[in-house]
Formats: sequence, structure tokens, C-alpha cells
Amino acid sequence: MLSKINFTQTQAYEYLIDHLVDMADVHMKELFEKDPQRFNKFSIQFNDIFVDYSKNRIDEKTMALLLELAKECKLDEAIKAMFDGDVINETENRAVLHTALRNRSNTPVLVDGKDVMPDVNEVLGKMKTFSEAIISGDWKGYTGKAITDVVNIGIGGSDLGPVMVTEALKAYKNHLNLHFVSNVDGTHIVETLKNVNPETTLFLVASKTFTTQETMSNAHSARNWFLASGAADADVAKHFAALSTNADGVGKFGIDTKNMFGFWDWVGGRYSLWSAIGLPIALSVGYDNFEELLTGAHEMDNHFKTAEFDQNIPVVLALLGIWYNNFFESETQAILPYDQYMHRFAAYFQQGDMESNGKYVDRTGEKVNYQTGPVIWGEPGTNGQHAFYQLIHQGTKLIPCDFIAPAKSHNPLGEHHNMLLSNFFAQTEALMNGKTEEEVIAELEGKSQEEIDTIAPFKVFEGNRPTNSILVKKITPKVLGSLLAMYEHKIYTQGVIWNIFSFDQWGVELGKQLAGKILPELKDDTEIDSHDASTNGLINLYKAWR
Ligand SMILES: O=P(O)(O)OC[C@H]1O[C@](O)(CO)[C@@H](O)[C@@H]1O
Repeated sequence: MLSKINFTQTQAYEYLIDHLVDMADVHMKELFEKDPQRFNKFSIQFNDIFVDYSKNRIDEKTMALLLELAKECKLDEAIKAMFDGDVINETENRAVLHTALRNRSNTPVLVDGKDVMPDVNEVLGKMKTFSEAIISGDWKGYTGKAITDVVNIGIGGSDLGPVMVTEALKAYKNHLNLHFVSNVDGTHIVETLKNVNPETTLFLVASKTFTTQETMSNAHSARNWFLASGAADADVAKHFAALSTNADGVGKFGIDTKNMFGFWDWVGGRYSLWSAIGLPIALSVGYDNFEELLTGAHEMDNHFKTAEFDQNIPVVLALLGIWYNNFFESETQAILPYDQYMHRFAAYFQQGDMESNGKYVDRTGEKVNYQTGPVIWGEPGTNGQHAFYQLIHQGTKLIPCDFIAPAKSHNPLGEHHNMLLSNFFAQTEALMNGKTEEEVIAELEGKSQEEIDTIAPFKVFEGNRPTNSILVKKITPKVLGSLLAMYEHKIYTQGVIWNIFSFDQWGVELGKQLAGKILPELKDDTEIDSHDASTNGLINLYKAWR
């Protein structure tokens, strides 16, 4: 059981509140001027990942107090509890062991007294054999042709992770074409099926529960389309596989359980890309690269488990997030990868973070009296610069940003990468330093005083906007694995300090339940009056217009 400490009642919190008064008007520029060691002090390297957090509104006292806060909230016990397989997902009565899925050291991990590693390794072995047969062309479709296209049908954690990773690792891709269908909007499956041939397509039905409405509807439509092409029921086995924890559901759908890749209830949906849900990744970039991804994550797991908190990247990032979220009242957190391949990275962590820490009830069942998870958003640089950075630089909101960039590009084309990285460096520098009125006036030399007075206020940048710079050597499968685990553990750390359960997601249930009630009401054109006036009005208008 995790302890249930309200962090706003700790000693460290009280001190931080006082310290905030001292820090509120301090400009980071002054902190850099005062301390030539600041960059060395506030940066951590872990393998090929370098995290510079010196451009934050912190000093040594801030970090000491934040670290004290982590200690008072018993973060050490919480980390141990997760890796030990304790039932830390209390509202679902489950252990949380995505770390076991990438436990490359193979040390036993016990759930209810049973080591789960043999089962984990068995599924990995099956994924290896299967992915190699598909990639090599040994696996034949029902007319004897090799598979050319893979369609993953899943949503949320059964989609976002594989989409993000297959995109991020596109440089490692083989000849297979990967497609992802998630939305229950018929457009998604219809448009996808236009581009594939039933004789050479493999469908992966990815659903932990195998009950999710969107996924089951898309899977049935895909099977109907497949059978309509002239294939027989018996051919389904050559073209459909399931990634799931629900063997009964898979069997009922008509997929041979030989083609089922299992995982377990101690794997949360948004933490499942390391499990059988990662099969599309193994198919896209080969099993060995998938294993490298696991290795990278495992290395970060060990770092999180063993590094002192002041040298522990996920812990430090989590504490900085808490500093802004709970003391500076920032509402959001931007994730800005300067790598086009990582264009779905922020979208992936929207689920990872917001489904985990978007909770207003604490671990005692009481409503919290403080802010919990931030809104996560972001787009790759430099596209974001030409879209929303105006607000980050000169808006009224404080937006802490993570900038991520690789030193080596997979596509070293002329000066492109230098140009990209010059923007990466320039943005964090600009966000920190800003531009003073004097600097603006100096730039306007030669203009009339009236012109200067009119335009100068618009050209001033306050600066003092916090950023973390995460520079990695190259986006390899291993580095990506470490980065993903780094953010996962950051999320958990924050959940521990906010005293919330990060591994359930009750907040997605109500909408699902109501949709289930409304669906039968949409079958015919009878006027509806069973809801509030707005919902009735909209449903009835829909019926009139459809
Ligand atoms: O894999 P499943 O069971 O289809 O669930 C898909 C997604 O639905 C959710 O339960 C809610 O959106 C997510 O947590 C999960 O990733």
C-alpha cells in the first residue's frame, strides 16, 4: 500500500511556499550571472541522454526543498513498491509492472508469489518468431502471397504507443507498410482499406480488454471486408492476430488463440507498448530493434530505481513540474521534440500523463485542495515556432517546456540539421533571456523617438520562461526506450507526490456508459426526451438531418 501523505501538509511544502516569495521575481539571467557553475550543477547525463535543467526558475535551495518534499512524501518507498509488484493500483486491485516487460536482466518479478518473467519471455519469444516469419515472407496469406501491409486496430494505449514508436523509428523501418486504425468514425477504416489488398494484409486486433467499442467495431468491419474479398472463414487465421489479455473474447471473435499474443492485467493500457501491444513495432523495425527499445527502457528503470534523487532524471523532472504546477500555478506543460520522426511524441504523452494524473480525488478518497496533472501538449519544432510559440514567449501564461533534440540526424542533409538545432538552442536562450527595452531601443537606432515609443513595448520580451533541454546523441531504439521510461517515471513520481492513483482511469468510463445508452436511441427516428434539453435537442436535430 502506498502511503497517503498530503504534500501540502509537509514541512518542505511550507518552506517552499516561503521560498517562492524569494524566487517569484528573480530572473534566471541573474542566476546565470551569479553562478558560473550553474550549467554543471543543474544538468545530468545518463548514457546518451543529457538533461540540462539550468534554465529553470530555481536555485540550490529550491532543489534542496523539492528533494526534501520527495523524501517527505516517501517517494523511495513508492518506487520500491512499484518494482516489487505491490498492489499500487489500489482501485483496480492490481500491481503495476510494465517494468517487468523490459526487465532484460531477467531477475524474478513476483506477482502473488509467482515469477512473471517466464511468461513475459515466452510472449517475447512468440513475438520474435512471428515477426520474423512475417518480415521474411515465410508467413503466407490465403492465396500464398507474402504479407506486405499490417493494419493495427486499437485505440488509446493500444494505438498511441505503437504509432508513436513506429514513426519515431521510421529510419529503421523495413519493407512492411504499417497502418493504424483507431477512430470509430467509419472514415478511418474505410480510407485505410482502400490502400491494402486482402491477400497480403495482416490485421492486428489490439485491445487489452477486447471489449472496447471502437476497436471491436473496426475489427468486425475489417473481417467483413476480408471475407467479402472471397476469403473463407478458415483463412482468417492467416490474416488476423490478437494482442490482448482476454483469451475468451479473442476466441469468440473468431481469432485462433494460437495467433493471440497475451499480456496481463498488471500492464496498464498506456504503459503497454512494451508488451504484445508492441508487436507492430517489432514488425515495422524488426524484433532486434524492439528488444533494443526494451533495453533502453530497462536501463532507465535501473537509473530511476537506484540513482540518488538529486541525480535521478525522472525525479528531477517531476519535481520541476511540481514547482511550476503547484507553486507558480502554471496549467500546462509543452513537449517540443526537434525531430520530425517524433511528431507523435507529445500526443502519446497526452494519454500517458493526462490519463494517469488527471485526477481530483486523492488516495484517501478525498477531493484534493491543490492542482494535479497538467495539460500536456506540443508539436515538433520548428513547426511549433511558427504556430504557438508567440504565446510561450509573450503570452500571459507560464508554460514550462521540454525541448528534445538529437545531436545526430538520421537524414544529414546539407545544413538542415544545423539549422534545426540552431533553432533548438535559440529558443531556450530567447525564452530565458528575453529582450529588454534597452536592447529593443538600441535595435531601433535611427528611428524617430515617436516611432521608438510606439513600437518598443511590443518588441520587449520579459524572458524568464523555464525550459528543460534534453539533448540526445541520436534517436536510436535504445535512446527512445530510455526517453519513454524517463517520462513514465516522471509521471509516477508526480502522482506519488500529489497522493493520487496514477494507474487507474475511471474518468473515461462515464462518457462510455452514456454513449452505450444513447446508441440504441439513435436506431430509429423516434423523438427523444429522456435527456436534458440540450442533449435531446441535439439528438433530435441529428435524426432530422441524417
Ligand atoms: O486496450 P483496450 O482495452 O481496448 O483499451 C483502450 C484504451 O481505453 C482506455 O481504457 C480508456 O481510454 C485506455 O486506458 C486504454 O488504453
